[in-house]
Amino acid sequence: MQSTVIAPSILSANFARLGEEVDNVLKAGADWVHFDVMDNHYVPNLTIGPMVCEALRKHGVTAPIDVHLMVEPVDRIVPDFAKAGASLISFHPEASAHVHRTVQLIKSHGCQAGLVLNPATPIEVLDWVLEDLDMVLLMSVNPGFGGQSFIPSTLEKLRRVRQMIDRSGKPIRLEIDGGVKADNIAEIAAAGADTFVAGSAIFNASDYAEVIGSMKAAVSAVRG
Ligand SMILES: O=C(CO)[C@H](O)[C@H](O)COP(=O)(O)O
Ligand SMILES: [Co+2]
Repeated sequence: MQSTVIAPSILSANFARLGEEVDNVLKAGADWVHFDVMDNHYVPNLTIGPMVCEALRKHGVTAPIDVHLMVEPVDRIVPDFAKAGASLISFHPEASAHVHRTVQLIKSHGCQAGLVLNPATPIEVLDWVLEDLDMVLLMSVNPGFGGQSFIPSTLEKLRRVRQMIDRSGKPIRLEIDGGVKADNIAEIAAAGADTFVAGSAIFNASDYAEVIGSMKAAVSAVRG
């Protein structure tokens, strides 16, 4: 079983104090940094790129940086993120002409590779590529914005992808992203997630350690 990971999405951080915000969530118990890259083309929003990832590394961040690319086309930005210090790079199959090739491209640059499924993307997209992946990311909101509500049908999707991963026998993480809160994380963990992105629930809280602590407690009551 994969260890539990809490990955705050810096989309909801105060960008004017980004280094300090990242230090504070890591000190508060976060495991990874979730880094949302939006291009105003694949999704209707525009955020941050490799220079900001590199700046976080130069600032002293050593935790894994989990880059979620909402960018089309995806391939040409992969080497830049690897060079900037990304640990994992995940992308949406709709944004790649050749999904298997993009997975190999990410790995050839020394990063772990993840595939991201939107709420309406069928899980069959995993059929011929699952065993090449380090992580499957299920979106529980439509990508583009933080602060949206968790889409309940994602729970059944999590259960089905959990079965696919277990059947593969490979150490593939199952990440969930969108609308994750302290009061729904237990049912999300019970459905099979091991890696939890939370943006607004963490960065909008006054005490990061308290919310991350309650998320971890709720997950460990389910996963042990
Ligand atoms: O990828 C994303 C949006 O496209 C974000 O990671 C996600 O929305 C996190 O924010 P919140 O926890 O507030 O829903
Ligand atoms: Co994300």
